[in-house]
Amino acid sequence: MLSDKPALRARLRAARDLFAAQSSTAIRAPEAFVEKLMPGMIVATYCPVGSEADPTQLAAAAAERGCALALPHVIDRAAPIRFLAWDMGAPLVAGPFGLRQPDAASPEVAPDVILTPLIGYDPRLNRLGQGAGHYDRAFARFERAWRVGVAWSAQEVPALPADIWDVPLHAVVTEQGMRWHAEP
Ligand SMILES: Nc1nc2c(c(=O)[nH]1)N(C=O)[C@@H](CNc1ccc(C(=O)N[C@@H](CCC(=O)O)C(=O)O)cc1)CN2
Ligand SMILES: Nc1ncnc2c1ncn2[C@@H]1O[C@H](COP(=O)(O)OP(=O)(O)OP(=O)(O)O)[C@@H](O)[C@H]1O
Repeated sequence: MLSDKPALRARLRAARDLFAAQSSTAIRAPEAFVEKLMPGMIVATYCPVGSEADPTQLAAAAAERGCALALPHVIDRAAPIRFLAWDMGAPLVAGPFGLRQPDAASPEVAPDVILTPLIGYDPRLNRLGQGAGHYDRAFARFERAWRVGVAWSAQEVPALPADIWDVPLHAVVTEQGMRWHAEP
């Protein structure tokens, strides 16, 4: 059933594992993505876990454009994530859920662009995440940020059930390029 988020997560995690194991295509930074970046912007990226799509080339393109980078810092399912300043290659420490993240004492920043991991997305750019509401809460807090999902094309489904708190993405970048809707 499409409205069953836990079942959808299980199916899409399996599809993502399979796709990532079979594909050797990297996610490159599309020109339309790079054109939106201005020097001085803060771009939140993430450290991929398991078969998640790797946003490294997008973050590298942002750094090359003069943007500052940040990474999410998570404590547990209940606490909101914070975005902490991070320079590419700077050391990371082990966090919950197998994540690597900046030291908790790194300065907190307000991102202008949020590169977002996801489990599934649909053509309307609804997003299915881990189910902790970490990114939905961050999107509500940083409502002017450009919300860019990063995914494998195998993570697309025809339609996702949207709960009232679900905040759609502005764009999704896959190994096939970028699709995007309204600008922030
Ligand atoms: N790479 C990455 N970083 C991220 C996220 C993410 O999805 N991916 N997050 C997104 O919100 C936040 C961390 N929140 C999380 C919340 C729940 C689980 C979780 O329940 N993980 C499952 C395993 C999932 C799997 O097998 O793929 C678990 O530990 O049981 C993970 C991260 C911030 N950083
Ligand atoms: N703006 C918000 N403020 C407080 N709680 C929120 C907010 N947005 C979502 N939540 C809570 O987060 C929980 C998870 O929501 P959901 O299952 O839609 O997560 P998701 O979108 O799949 O994943 P995520 O955002 O963690 O990547 C829900 O219980 C919801 O109540």
